[in-house]
Amino acid sequence: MGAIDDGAVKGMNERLAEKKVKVVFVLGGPGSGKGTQCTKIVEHFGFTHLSAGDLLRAEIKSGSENGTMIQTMIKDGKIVPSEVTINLLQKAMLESENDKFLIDGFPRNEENRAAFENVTGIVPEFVLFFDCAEKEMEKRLLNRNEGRVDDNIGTIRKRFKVFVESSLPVIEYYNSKGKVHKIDAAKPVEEVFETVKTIFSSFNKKDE
Ligand SMILES: Nc1ncnc2c1ncn2[C@@H]1O[C@H](COP(=O)(O)OP(=O)(O)O)[C@@H](O)[C@H]1O
Ligand SMILES: Nc1ccn([C@@H]2O[C@H](COP(=O)(O)OP(=O)(O)O)[C@@H](O)[C@H]2O)c(=O)n1
Ligand SMILES: [Mg+2]
Repeated sequence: MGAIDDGAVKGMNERLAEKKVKVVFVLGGPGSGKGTQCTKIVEHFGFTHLSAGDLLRAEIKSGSENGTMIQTMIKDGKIVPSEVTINLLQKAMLESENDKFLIDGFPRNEENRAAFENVTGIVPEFVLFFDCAEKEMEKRLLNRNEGRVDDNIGTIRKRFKVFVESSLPVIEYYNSKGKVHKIDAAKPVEEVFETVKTIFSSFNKKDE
């Protein structure tokens, strides 16, 4: 990044710091139901949903100079360099009127986690971990029908491997800080949401 870009990023950090945003990270394996539950949390608790994967897919569609690189990495189940994803998340948080965000599918590795904290200074209020067996997640992904380039059995296996090797350690890190709410995500959508509701209700109470 050149000097001018660095200046622009610093400006963005300062503005974001002034905004004093509250962030909840929503994590779990591919197909564990992160997006589904986020939609319901938005309806009930007034958060804005930011899916890292959705932001990256929108960036491909926009014809950005990073588009081809992002597309190749998603097809291969790999994690896109943190600066790209963090930039998209920062922009989305600044553009929003809201100050409460669900960040879904991020951080997915140690680099994501450390870079986000270093660049934005934001520490999550807590972390939701949707825990689900691979067999169930595989079944859901193969039936998702959103036309995604990565919902095929070959890429799904790669994503599971990346999840275990790179993303679970991030969840362990937050667990050691007492920040993780682990949720059994193998149950039907409404049952999972009952548990999610309990967590957000007590968070909102604490916040008043
Ligand atoms: N609790 C659940 N039980 C059964 N199917 C689910 C459940 N939660 C989500 N799904 C379905 O599984 C697929 C993956 O869910 P999604 O929310 O996109 O997961 P993620 O964002 O974690 O990959 C979707 O087709 C969704 O409708
Ligand atoms: N923090 C992130 C999130 C997603 N991604 C990429 O985007 C893909 C899809 O992410 P996603 O969150 O939409 O996928 P699901 O877990 O919802 O199935 C990942 O497999 C990665 O290739 C990334 O590189 N970095
Ligand atoms: Mg998703």
